[in-house]
Amino acid sequence: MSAIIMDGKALAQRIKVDIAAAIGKLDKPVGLGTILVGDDPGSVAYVEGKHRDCAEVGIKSIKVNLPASATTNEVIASVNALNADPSCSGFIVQLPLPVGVNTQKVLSAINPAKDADGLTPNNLGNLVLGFNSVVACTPKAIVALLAEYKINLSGVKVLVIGRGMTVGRPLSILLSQKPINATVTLAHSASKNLTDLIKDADVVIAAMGSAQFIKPEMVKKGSVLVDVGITRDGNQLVGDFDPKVIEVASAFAPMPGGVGPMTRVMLLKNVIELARNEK
Ligand SMILES: NC(=O)C1=CN([C@@H]2O[C@H](COP(=O)(O)OP(=O)(O)OC[C@H]3O[C@@H](n4cnc5c(N)ncnc54)[C@H](OP(=O)(O)O)[C@@H]3O)[C@@H](O)[C@H]2O)C=CC1
Ligand SMILES: Nc1nc(=O)c2c([nH]1)NC[C@@H]1CN(c3ccc(C(=O)N[C@@H](CCC(=O)O)C(=O)O)cc3)C=[N+]21
Repeated sequence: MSAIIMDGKALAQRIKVDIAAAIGKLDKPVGLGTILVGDDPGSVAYVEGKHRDCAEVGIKSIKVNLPASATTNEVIASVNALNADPSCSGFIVQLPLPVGVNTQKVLSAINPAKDADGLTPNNLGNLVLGFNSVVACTPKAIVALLAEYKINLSGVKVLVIGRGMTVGRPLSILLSQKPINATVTLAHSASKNLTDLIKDADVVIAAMGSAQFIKPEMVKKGSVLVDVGITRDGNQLVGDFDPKVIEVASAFAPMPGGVGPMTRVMLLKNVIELARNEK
């Protein structure tokens, strides 16, 4: 067996064409802000990618870069400036923040109506309650990619590995809700029987950042696998799955080329949604 490759790069490119058209029809400009603290090469690259995407579809982008030595109050001051900036429809604070900065205080300072990442307590609370809210980009990207490939999740055993704030935790909530209706297991580094959980799952979504942790012999034949985790090895990006899993799986979203490009377009979608909702 050789798995169908879920091509997030191609799908993201198609969605971008629709996004550019939607922006052309809006009666107001759309602006996305980014706040980057420090100069971690991975974070710098992601933020630059977001600004390139904006330029491609006609979204104005606002770049705020702070040194790694910035204090919590200095980061919050930048958050407040974007909260007050009428040209900024929505913005993100690139995570993780340097260790000295209080992530809870920073995320809580973001105006929920400008929360392009869906990571404020207000929007995550709405997600838990099943109320309408801005959904975090990576969970939204994973759901959209699986839907494109008509992967049925209803009543299906889905294992999410990793309970991080940007991926695993919000994803587990989203998948368990109507209309998706998956039977979700959320695993993490304290999970005792992870190998058994992987073997038993119909769908495995790995967001650990543990290079090639999941080998072909660990997964169920015919399962659907989504690689989200990223480990940097020099210039190379390595996912959480050994790429040879394609010999066992029925469908595989690779990293790179799967969820990442979709995450970027979901951010663009979120910021348009925020611009549309502006009063
Ligand atoms: N492709 C994309 O678009 C995106 C990719 N990412 C990548 O996804 C990964 C997750 O991101 P994020 O949630 O922010 O990261 P975090 O570091 O917050 O979370 C990682 C999670 O994985 C768990 N974990 C780590 N190693 C193991 C292991 N060996 N066995 C079981 N669980 C393990 C951790 O467990 P514990 O909680 O117990 O420590 C934690 O819950 C990262 O590699 C990140 O780079 C993130 C966003 C977008
Ligand atoms: N507030 C916040 N929101 C985020 O959404 C957020 C964040 N912080 N911090 C870091 C993670 C990581 N993340 C990625 C986005 C795109 C790719 C992506 O485009 N990946 C390409 C490869 C890119 C390359 O080659 O470098 C791919 O998988 O094909 C990857 C990872 C968003 N994150």
